[in-house]
Amino acid sequence: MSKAAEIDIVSVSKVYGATTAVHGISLKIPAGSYCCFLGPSGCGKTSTLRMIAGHESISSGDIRLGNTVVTDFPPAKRGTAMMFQSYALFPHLDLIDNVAFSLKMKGVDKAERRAKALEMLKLMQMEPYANRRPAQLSGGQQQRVALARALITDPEALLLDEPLSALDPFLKIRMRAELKKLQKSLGITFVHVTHSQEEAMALADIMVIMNDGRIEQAAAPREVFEKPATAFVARFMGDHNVLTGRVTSSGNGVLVMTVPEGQSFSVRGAGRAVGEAVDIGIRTDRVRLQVATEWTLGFNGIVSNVEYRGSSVKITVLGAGSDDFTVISDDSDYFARPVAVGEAVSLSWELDDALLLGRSSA
Ligand SMILES: Nc1ncnc2c1ncn2[C@@H]1O[C@H](COP(=O)(O)OP(=O)(O)OP(=O)(O)O)[C@@H](O)[C@H]1O
Repeated sequence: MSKAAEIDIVSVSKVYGATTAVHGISLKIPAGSYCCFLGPSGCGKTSTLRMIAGHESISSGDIRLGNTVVTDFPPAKRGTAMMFQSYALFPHLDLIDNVAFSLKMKGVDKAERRAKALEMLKLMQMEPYANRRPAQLSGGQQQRVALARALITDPEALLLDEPLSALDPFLKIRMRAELKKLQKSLGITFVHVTHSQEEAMALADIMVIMNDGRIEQAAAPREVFEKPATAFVARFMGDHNVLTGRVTSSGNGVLVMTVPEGQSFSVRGAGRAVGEAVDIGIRTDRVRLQVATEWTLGFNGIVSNVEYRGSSVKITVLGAGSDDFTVISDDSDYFARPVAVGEAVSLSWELDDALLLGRSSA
Protein backbone atom coordinates (compact mmCIF):
# COMPACT_ATOMS: atom_id res chain seq x y z
CA MET A 1 0.00 0.00 0.00
CA SER A 2 1.02 3.61 -0.57
CA LYS A 3 1.80 6.10 2.12
CA ALA A 4 -0.98 8.18 3.58
CA ALA A 5 -1.18 11.79 2.43
CA GLU A 6 -2.34 14.93 4.17
CA ILE A 7 -5.15 16.65 2.29
CA ASP A 8 -4.96 20.42 2.38
CA ILE A 9 -8.05 22.28 1.20
CA VAL A 10 -7.21 25.96 0.71
CA SER A 11 -10.01 28.54 0.25
CA VAL A 12 -11.96 26.19 -2.00
CA SER A 13 -15.25 27.30 -3.53
CA LYS A 14 -17.69 25.52 -5.82
CA VAL A 15 -20.12 27.49 -7.91
CA TYR A 16 -22.79 25.82 -10.07
CA GLY A 17 -24.35 28.59 -12.20
CA ALA A 18 -26.17 30.83 -9.71
CA THR A 19 -25.62 28.43 -6.75
CA THR A 20 -22.54 28.67 -4.55
CA ALA A 21 -22.39 25.18 -3.06
CA VAL A 22 -19.09 25.64 -1.20
CA HIS A 23 -17.92 29.04 0.12
CA GLY A 24 -14.13 29.30 0.32
CA ILE A 25 -13.53 26.48 2.83
CA SER A 26 -10.09 25.71 4.26
CA LEU A 27 -9.20 22.50 6.08
CA LYS A 28 -6.18 20.30 6.70
CA ILE A 29 -7.00 16.59 6.97
CA PRO A 30 -4.00 14.93 8.67
CA ALA A 31 -2.30 12.05 6.85
CA GLY A 32 -3.63 8.68 7.97
CA SER A 33 -6.71 10.07 9.70
CA TYR A 34 -10.34 9.07 9.34
CA CYS A 35 -12.25 12.23 8.42
CA CYS A 36 -16.05 12.39 8.26
CA PHE A 37 -17.96 15.20 6.54
CA LEU A 38 -21.35 15.64 8.13
CA GLY A 39 -24.21 18.06 7.60
CA PRO A 40 -27.77 18.46 6.38
CA SER A 41 -28.79 17.73 2.81
CA GLY A 42 -27.43 20.29 0.34
CA CYS A 43 -24.72 21.70 2.66
CA GLY A 44 -21.92 20.92 0.18
CA LYS A 45 -20.43 17.66 1.52
CA THR A 46 -20.56 15.72 -1.73
CA SER A 47 -19.35 18.68 -3.80
CA THR A 48 -16.32 18.95 -1.50
CA LEU A 49 -15.59 15.21 -1.73
CA ARG A 50 -15.96 15.28 -5.51
CA MET A 51 -13.55 18.21 -5.75
CA ILE A 52 -10.98 16.27 -3.70
CA ALA A 53 -11.50 13.29 -6.05
CA GLY A 54 -11.31 15.42 -9.20
CA HIS A 55 -14.81 14.44 -10.34
CA GLU A 56 -15.86 18.07 -9.99
CA SER A 57 -13.82 21.11 -11.03
CA ILE A 58 -12.73 23.57 -8.33
CA SER A 59 -14.21 27.04 -8.96
CA SER A 60 -11.53 28.78 -6.89
CA GLY A 61 -8.88 27.79 -4.37
CA ASP A 62 -6.54 24.79 -4.31
CA ILE A 63 -6.36 21.22 -3.07
CA ARG A 64 -3.03 19.68 -2.13
CA LEU A 65 -2.46 16.00 -1.57
CA GLY A 66 0.82 15.42 0.26
CA ASN A 67 3.28 17.78 -1.43
CA THR A 68 1.39 17.97 -4.73
CA VAL A 69 -1.17 20.58 -5.74
CA VAL A 70 -3.76 18.38 -7.50
CA THR A 71 -6.31 21.12 -8.29
CA ASP A 72 -6.06 20.60 -12.06
CA PHE A 73 -5.21 16.87 -12.08
CA PRO A 74 -7.65 14.31 -13.51
CA PRO A 75 -9.02 11.79 -10.93
CA ALA A 76 -6.69 8.95 -11.89
CA LYS A 77 -3.57 11.10 -11.42
CA ARG A 78 -4.38 12.36 -7.91
CA GLY A 79 -3.49 9.41 -5.73
CA THR A 80 -7.09 9.25 -4.51
CA ALA A 81 -9.74 6.59 -5.09
CA MET A 82 -13.45 7.02 -4.69
CA MET A 83 -16.10 4.57 -3.52
CA PHE A 84 -19.59 5.56 -4.59
CA GLN A 85 -22.83 5.26 -2.66
CA SER A 86 -24.31 2.88 -5.24
CA TYR A 87 -20.96 0.97 -5.45
CA ALA A 88 -21.15 1.38 -9.29
CA LEU A 89 -20.10 -2.23 -9.95
CA PHE A 90 -20.31 -3.55 -13.52
CA PRO A 91 -23.14 -6.13 -13.57
CA HIS A 92 -21.77 -8.10 -16.53
CA LEU A 93 -18.27 -8.61 -15.08
CA ASP A 94 -17.23 -11.09 -12.40
CA LEU A 95 -15.64 -9.81 -9.22
CA ILE A 96 -12.06 -10.22 -10.43
CA ASP A 97 -12.74 -8.18 -13.57
CA ASN A 98 -14.67 -5.59 -11.57
CA VAL A 99 -11.81 -5.13 -9.14
CA ALA A 100 -9.14 -5.26 -11.87
CA PHE A 101 -10.93 -2.70 -14.04
CA SER A 102 -8.82 0.37 -13.29
CA LEU A 103 -5.60 -1.60 -13.81
CA LYS A 104 -6.93 -2.72 -17.22
CA MET A 105 -7.52 0.95 -18.09
CA LYS A 106 -3.91 1.65 -17.11
CA GLY A 107 -2.72 -1.10 -19.49
CA VAL A 108 -1.52 -3.52 -16.82
CA ASP A 109 -1.29 -7.01 -18.36
CA LYS A 110 -3.98 -9.57 -17.63
CA ALA A 111 -2.08 -11.98 -15.37
CA GLU A 112 -0.71 -9.17 -13.21
CA ARG A 113 -4.01 -7.35 -12.82
CA ARG A 114 -5.93 -10.52 -12.01
CA ALA A 115 -3.36 -11.47 -9.38
CA LYS A 116 -3.64 -8.01 -7.80
CA ALA A 117 -7.45 -8.16 -7.94
CA LEU A 118 -7.41 -11.52 -6.19
CA GLU A 119 -5.10 -10.09 -3.53
CA MET A 120 -7.56 -7.21 -2.96
CA LEU A 121 -10.52 -9.60 -2.80
CA LYS A 122 -8.59 -11.63 -0.25
CA LEU A 123 -7.99 -8.49 1.83
CA MET A 124 -11.76 -7.96 1.87
CA GLN A 125 -12.45 -11.67 2.57
CA MET A 126 -14.21 -11.97 -0.79
CA GLU A 127 -11.80 -14.39 -2.49
CA PRO A 128 -14.26 -17.35 -2.38
CA TYR A 129 -16.71 -15.33 -4.48
CA ALA A 130 -14.16 -14.16 -7.06
CA ASN A 131 -16.00 -15.66 -10.03
CA ARG A 132 -19.45 -14.41 -9.12
CA ARG A 133 -21.18 -11.40 -10.59
CA PRO A 134 -22.34 -8.48 -8.39
CA ALA A 135 -26.03 -9.50 -8.54
CA GLN A 136 -25.11 -12.78 -6.80
CA LEU A 137 -23.88 -10.93 -3.69
CA SER A 138 -25.49 -9.39 -0.62
CA GLY A 139 -25.31 -5.62 -0.04
CA GLY A 140 -22.47 -5.97 2.44
CA GLN A 141 -20.53 -8.20 0.04
CA GLN A 142 -21.04 -5.74 -2.82
CA GLN A 143 -19.65 -3.05 -0.59
CA ARG A 144 -16.52 -5.09 0.09
CA VAL A 145 -16.01 -5.55 -3.65
CA ALA A 146 -16.44 -1.82 -4.21
CA LEU A 147 -13.80 -1.21 -1.53
CA ALA A 148 -11.46 -3.74 -3.13
CA ARG A 149 -11.95 -2.01 -6.47
CA ALA A 150 -11.17 1.41 -5.01
CA LEU A 151 -8.10 0.18 -3.12
CA ILE A 152 -6.46 -1.66 -6.03
CA THR A 153 -4.83 1.56 -7.22
CA ASP A 154 -2.93 1.88 -3.89
CA PRO A 155 -4.44 5.31 -3.16
CA GLU A 156 -2.98 7.70 -0.61
CA ALA A 157 -6.54 8.70 0.29
CA LEU A 158 -9.82 6.82 -0.05
CA LEU A 159 -12.93 8.95 -0.58
CA LEU A 160 -16.26 7.42 0.41
CA ASP A 161 -19.60 8.97 -0.52
CA GLU A 162 -22.23 7.71 1.94
CA PRO A 163 -20.75 4.21 1.81
CA LEU A 164 -23.16 2.68 4.33
CA SER A 165 -26.44 4.21 3.22
CA ALA A 166 -27.55 1.24 1.10
CA LEU A 167 -27.19 -1.24 3.97
CA ASP A 168 -29.79 -2.33 6.51
CA PRO A 169 -29.29 -1.01 10.07
CA PHE A 170 -27.65 -4.20 11.39
CA LEU A 171 -25.19 -4.49 8.50
CA LYS A 172 -24.51 -0.76 8.65
CA ILE A 173 -23.10 -1.11 12.15
CA ARG A 174 -21.05 -4.18 11.22
CA MET A 175 -19.61 -2.62 8.06
CA ARG A 176 -18.90 0.57 9.98
CA ALA A 177 -16.62 -1.36 12.31
CA GLU A 178 -14.98 -3.03 9.29
CA LEU A 179 -14.33 0.32 7.61
CA LYS A 180 -12.62 1.62 10.72
CA LYS A 181 -10.51 -1.53 11.01
CA LEU A 182 -9.56 -1.34 7.34
CA GLN A 183 -8.54 2.31 7.64
CA LYS A 184 -6.36 1.54 10.67
CA SER A 185 -4.71 -1.45 9.01
CA LEU A 186 -4.05 0.35 5.71
CA GLY A 187 -3.01 3.54 7.47
CA ILE A 188 -4.20 5.72 4.59
CA THR A 189 -6.40 8.82 4.85
CA PHE A 190 -10.15 8.12 4.62
CA VAL A 191 -12.64 10.90 3.84
CA HIS A 192 -16.21 9.74 4.37
CA VAL A 193 -19.41 11.71 3.68
CA THR A 194 -22.40 10.85 5.85
CA HIS A 195 -25.76 12.18 7.01
CA SER A 196 -25.49 10.31 10.28
CA GLN A 197 -24.18 11.95 13.45
CA GLU A 198 -23.82 8.55 15.07
CA GLU A 199 -21.80 7.17 12.15
CA ALA A 200 -19.44 10.16 12.16
CA MET A 201 -18.97 9.99 15.94
CA ALA A 202 -18.19 6.27 15.73
CA LEU A 203 -15.69 6.51 12.89
CA ALA A 204 -14.00 9.86 12.78
CA ASP A 205 -10.69 11.08 14.10
CA ILE A 206 -11.78 14.42 12.72
CA MET A 207 -15.38 15.41 12.14
CA VAL A 208 -16.19 18.25 9.75
CA ILE A 209 -19.63 19.75 10.21
CA MET A 210 -20.85 21.75 7.24
CA ASN A 211 -23.77 24.13 6.94
CA ASP A 212 -24.76 26.01 3.81
CA GLY A 213 -21.40 25.53 2.06
CA ARG A 214 -19.28 26.48 5.06
CA ILE A 215 -17.44 24.58 7.78
CA GLU A 216 -19.05 25.20 11.18
CA GLN A 217 -16.58 23.06 13.12
CA ALA A 218 -13.76 20.62 12.37
CA ALA A 219 -12.59 18.73 15.45
CA ALA A 220 -12.39 15.35 17.14
CA PRO A 221 -15.84 13.87 17.92
CA ARG A 222 -15.40 14.32 21.66
CA GLU A 223 -14.59 17.97 21.24
CA VAL A 224 -17.63 18.47 18.99
CA PHE A 225 -19.80 16.71 21.58
CA GLU A 226 -18.38 18.57 24.56
CA LYS A 227 -17.78 21.95 22.95
CA PRO A 228 -20.01 22.52 19.94
CA ALA A 229 -18.64 25.66 18.30
CA THR A 230 -21.93 27.18 17.21
CA ALA A 231 -25.67 26.96 17.86
CA PHE A 232 -25.97 25.16 14.50
CA VAL A 233 -23.56 22.40 15.60
CA ALA A 234 -25.23 22.11 19.01
CA ARG A 235 -28.66 21.71 17.41
CA PHE A 236 -27.47 19.46 14.60
CA MET A 237 -25.64 17.07 16.89
CA GLY A 238 -28.68 17.03 19.16
CA ASP A 239 -26.79 16.65 22.44
CA HIS A 240 -27.39 20.21 23.57
CA ASN A 241 -30.39 22.43 24.00
CA VAL A 242 -29.95 25.91 22.62
CA LEU A 243 -31.45 28.95 24.33
CA THR A 244 -31.26 32.27 22.51
CA GLY A 245 -31.49 35.67 24.17
CA ARG A 246 -29.60 38.87 24.89
CA VAL A 247 -26.81 39.60 27.35
CA THR A 248 -28.20 41.47 30.35
CA SER A 249 -25.07 41.57 32.48
CA SER A 250 -21.47 40.46 32.43
CA GLY A 251 -18.73 40.22 35.03
CA ASN A 252 -16.36 37.88 36.90
CA GLY A 253 -16.24 35.58 33.88
CA VAL A 254 -20.00 34.98 33.91
CA LEU A 255 -22.54 36.34 31.44
CA VAL A 256 -26.24 36.54 32.21
CA MET A 257 -28.50 36.07 29.22
CA THR A 258 -32.25 36.72 29.22
CA VAL A 259 -34.64 35.05 26.78
CA PRO A 260 -37.60 37.05 25.37
CA GLU A 261 -39.93 35.14 27.72
CA GLY A 262 -38.12 36.78 30.65
CA GLN A 263 -36.10 33.97 32.25
CA SER A 264 -32.39 34.62 32.80
CA PHE A 265 -29.58 32.10 32.49
CA SER A 266 -25.93 32.30 33.47
CA VAL A 267 -23.04 30.97 31.44
CA ARG A 268 -19.28 31.15 31.84
CA GLY A 269 -17.81 33.60 29.34
CA ALA A 270 -16.87 37.15 28.57
CA GLY A 271 -16.36 39.47 25.66
CA ARG A 272 -20.02 39.97 24.80
CA ALA A 273 -21.63 43.36 25.18
CA VAL A 274 -24.83 43.97 27.13
CA GLY A 275 -27.71 43.82 24.64
CA GLU A 276 -25.82 41.51 22.25
CA ALA A 277 -27.68 38.45 20.91
CA VAL A 278 -26.23 35.25 22.34
CA ASP A 279 -26.83 31.49 22.25
CA ILE A 280 -26.10 29.11 25.08
CA GLY A 281 -26.01 25.33 24.84
CA ILE A 282 -27.06 23.05 27.71
CA ARG A 283 -26.23 19.37 27.60
CA THR A 284 -29.33 17.22 27.43
CA ASP A 285 -27.83 14.57 29.73
CA ARG A 286 -26.90 17.06 32.46
CA VAL A 287 -30.33 18.55 33.03
CA ARG A 288 -32.09 17.44 36.22
CA LEU A 289 -35.80 17.08 36.16
CA GLN A 290 -37.81 17.52 39.33
CA VAL A 291 -41.33 18.15 40.35
CA ALA A 292 -40.10 20.55 43.04
CA THR A 293 -39.44 24.15 42.05
CA GLU A 294 -36.05 24.68 43.67
CA TRP A 295 -33.35 25.62 41.24
CA THR A 296 -30.68 28.20 40.72
CA LEU A 297 -30.08 27.61 37.02
CA GLY A 298 -33.07 26.36 35.12
CA PHE A 299 -36.73 27.01 34.50
CA ASN A 300 -40.21 25.57 34.95
CA GLY A 301 -41.92 24.03 31.96
CA ILE A 302 -44.56 21.59 30.76
CA VAL A 303 -43.71 18.06 29.60
CA SER A 304 -44.68 17.76 25.93
CA ASN A 305 -43.34 14.29 25.10
CA VAL A 306 -41.71 11.24 26.69
CA GLU A 307 -39.78 8.65 24.66
CA TYR A 308 -38.44 5.44 26.16
CA ARG A 309 -35.03 4.50 24.73
CA GLY A 310 -33.98 1.52 26.80
CA SER A 311 -31.10 2.68 28.98
CA SER A 312 -32.37 6.26 28.90
CA VAL A 313 -35.59 8.23 28.52
CA LYS A 314 -35.94 11.36 26.40
CA ILE A 315 -38.27 13.97 27.87
CA THR A 316 -39.25 17.06 25.89
CA VAL A 317 -40.32 20.18 27.76
CA LEU A 318 -42.02 23.38 26.65
CA GLY A 319 -40.73 26.57 28.32
CA ALA A 320 -38.18 29.41 28.34
CA GLY A 321 -38.82 30.10 24.66
CA SER A 322 -38.02 26.53 23.62
CA ASP A 323 -40.72 24.13 22.49
CA ASP A 324 -38.43 21.13 22.49
CA PHE A 325 -36.04 21.52 25.41
CA THR A 326 -34.70 17.99 25.79
CA VAL A 327 -33.70 16.07 28.88
CA ILE A 328 -32.01 12.68 28.60
CA SER A 329 -32.56 10.88 31.87
CA ASP A 330 -31.08 7.54 33.00
CA ASP A 331 -33.84 4.93 32.92
CA SER A 332 -33.46 4.22 36.65
CA ASP A 333 -33.63 7.93 37.58
CA TYR A 334 -36.62 8.43 35.36
CA PHE A 335 -38.61 5.43 36.58
CA ALA A 336 -37.94 6.39 40.23
CA ARG A 337 -40.14 9.42 39.49
CA PRO A 338 -41.76 9.24 36.03
CA VAL A 339 -43.48 12.30 34.58
CA ALA A 340 -46.49 12.53 32.29
CA VAL A 341 -47.19 14.66 29.25
CA GLY A 342 -48.83 17.90 30.43
CA GLU A 343 -47.17 17.78 33.88
CA ALA A 344 -45.39 20.88 35.20
CA VAL A 345 -41.72 20.18 35.94
CA SER A 346 -38.69 22.14 36.94
CA LEU A 347 -35.40 21.76 35.11
CA SER A 348 -32.01 22.62 36.54
CA TRP A 349 -28.35 22.30 35.65
CA GLU A 350 -24.88 23.26 36.87
CA LEU A 351 -23.17 26.37 35.59
CA ASP A 352 -20.45 24.25 33.98
CA ASP A 353 -23.01 22.35 31.92
CA ALA A 354 -24.01 25.53 30.04
CA LEU A 355 -21.78 26.64 27.15
CA LEU A 356 -21.46 29.97 25.45
CA LEU A 357 -21.84 29.20 21.72
CA GLY A 358 -20.07 31.02 18.89
CA ARG A 359 -21.74 32.64 15.94
CA SER A 360 -22.11 30.79 12.62
CA SER A 361 -20.36 32.26 9.62
CA ALA A 362 -23.24 31.15 7.38
N1 LIG B 1 -24.39 19.63 -10.70
C1 LIG B 1 -25.01 20.58 -9.99
N2 LIG B 1 -25.59 21.65 -10.59
C2 LIG B 1 -26.20 22.61 -9.87
N3 LIG B 1 -26.27 22.61 -8.52
C3 LIG B 1 -25.72 21.59 -7.87
C4 LIG B 1 -25.06 20.50 -8.55
N4 LIG B 1 -24.59 19.62 -7.63
C5 LIG B 1 -24.96 20.12 -6.43
N5 LIG B 1 -25.62 21.28 -6.56
C6 LIG B 1 -26.14 22.13 -5.47
O1 LIG B 1 -25.08 22.43 -4.60
C7 LIG B 1 -25.49 22.38 -3.24
C8 LIG B 1 -24.62 21.38 -2.48
O2 LIG B 1 -24.84 20.07 -3.00
P1 LIG B 1 -24.07 18.79 -2.45
O3 LIG B 1 -24.51 17.62 -3.26
O4 LIG B 1 -22.62 19.07 -2.38
O5 LIG B 1 -24.66 18.71 -0.99
P2 LIG B 1 -24.64 17.51 0.05
O6 LIG B 1 -24.34 18.13 1.37
O7 LIG B 1 -23.74 16.43 -0.39
O8 LIG B 1 -26.15 17.04 0.00
P3 LIG B 1 -26.78 15.56 0.18
O9 LIG B 1 -26.50 15.20 1.59
O10 LIG B 1 -28.22 15.79 -0.10
O11 LIG B 1 -26.10 14.66 -0.80
C9 LIG B 1 -26.96 22.03 -3.27
O12 LIG B 1 -27.70 23.23 -3.18
C10 LIG B 1 -27.15 21.39 -4.62
O13 LIG B 1 -28.47 21.56 -5.08
